[in-house]
Amino acid sequence: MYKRIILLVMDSVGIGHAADAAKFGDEGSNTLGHIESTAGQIHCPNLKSIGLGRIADIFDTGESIKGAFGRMAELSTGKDTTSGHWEMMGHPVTVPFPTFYEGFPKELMDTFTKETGYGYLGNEVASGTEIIERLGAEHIKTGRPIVYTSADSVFQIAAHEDVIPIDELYRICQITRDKVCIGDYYVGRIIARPFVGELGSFVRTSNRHDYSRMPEKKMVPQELQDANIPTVAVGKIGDIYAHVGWDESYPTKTNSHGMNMVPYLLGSSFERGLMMVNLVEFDSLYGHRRNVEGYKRAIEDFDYQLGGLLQLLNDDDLLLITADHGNDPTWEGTDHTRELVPILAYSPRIDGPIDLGDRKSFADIGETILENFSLKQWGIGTSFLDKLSK
Ligand SMILES: O=P(O)(O)O[C@H]1O[C@H](CO)[C@@H](O)[C@H]1O
Ligand SMILES: [Mn+2]
Ligand SMILES: [Mn+2]
Repeated sequence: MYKRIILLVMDSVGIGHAADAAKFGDEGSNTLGHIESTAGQIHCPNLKSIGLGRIADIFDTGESIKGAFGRMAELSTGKDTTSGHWEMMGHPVTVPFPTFYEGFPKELMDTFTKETGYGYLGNEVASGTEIIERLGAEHIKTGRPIVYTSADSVFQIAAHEDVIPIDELYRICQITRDKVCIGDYYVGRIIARPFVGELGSFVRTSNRHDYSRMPEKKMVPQELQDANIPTVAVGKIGDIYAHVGWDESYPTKTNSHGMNMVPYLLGSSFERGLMMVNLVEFDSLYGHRRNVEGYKRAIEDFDYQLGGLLQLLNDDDLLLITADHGNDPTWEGTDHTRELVPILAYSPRIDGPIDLGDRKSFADIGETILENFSLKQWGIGTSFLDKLSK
């Protein structure tokens, strides 16, 4: 049994198309593999020391590996962030959240205006950075927020911080969550997308805020809370689980901020339990923006900080690293890709290399956490705890 489990989610770092990828138009996608084949060898010695080179299509130095590694497939029907994260914690999402490929119906948008008092611009499927440039001038002139969606089940509301102040944008989003997107329109997330700057060079800010659906089922963090086992969320984790199940939540501004938060918490208040960290920049800054070079650098930067973290872990710590879906920056469009994700495990106690094999569900992580803390397993996935101590 480990006293502390630290679960890092590298948002969107997939390792090759899943068996059901064709259904999503994603056959052949491969986030890590295509970053390396396009932008050159990814320098990530620490990830490789845990076994990343054995499971991803990247150059495998063949050096000795001290860790456990495997691939995980997703049971959930969607390839969105919520589905991926909820499945990890024992709640695969098999009834898809509603998506709106032609924008939202007029009826819904009328409700939006009635409840919030605001008109709107856009109401289409779009890339966030593109739509704010295209509709930004009109937005500034009219004061109307820009509404858009994507292949994900999201209702996104973009506004310049000087046109609609952040607190007001948050209020609009909260009303949309509570009174507009309900019933058949109960989307996965309402997302506040504030931006600043001048026309032609708008920049989105880290004041982004996500308003998730309420989970229908109990998830692993709540089970831990019921057993008085501490749970700590870092980055977007609190938002992704609608703040259900977490004793404490530490939002972050960047990947690097998240990776600094981990050692800080390990050295202070976090003595026992589960810490889950989401590192969103891989996805938001590089995957969706189809920025291959930037994605590569972000992995290398992460790996550098990971090196420091590995040094700090002791025999009572288990570090798990995974992803919630793919987002191949060389793929067509700007959406996520249906991929397998890595599962890497490290503890000074693990005498690797250990092959965790091909796993059927992200829920294997939740089951492993339950078993570690001597709680009854749910049988949604399969724990790999026994493999870690061979
Ligand atoms: O293009 P941007 O605004 O980054 O939006 C992306 O971010 C959303 C939430 O992660 C995704 O659904 C996708 O639409
Ligand atoms: Mn994600
Ligand atoms: Mn995304």
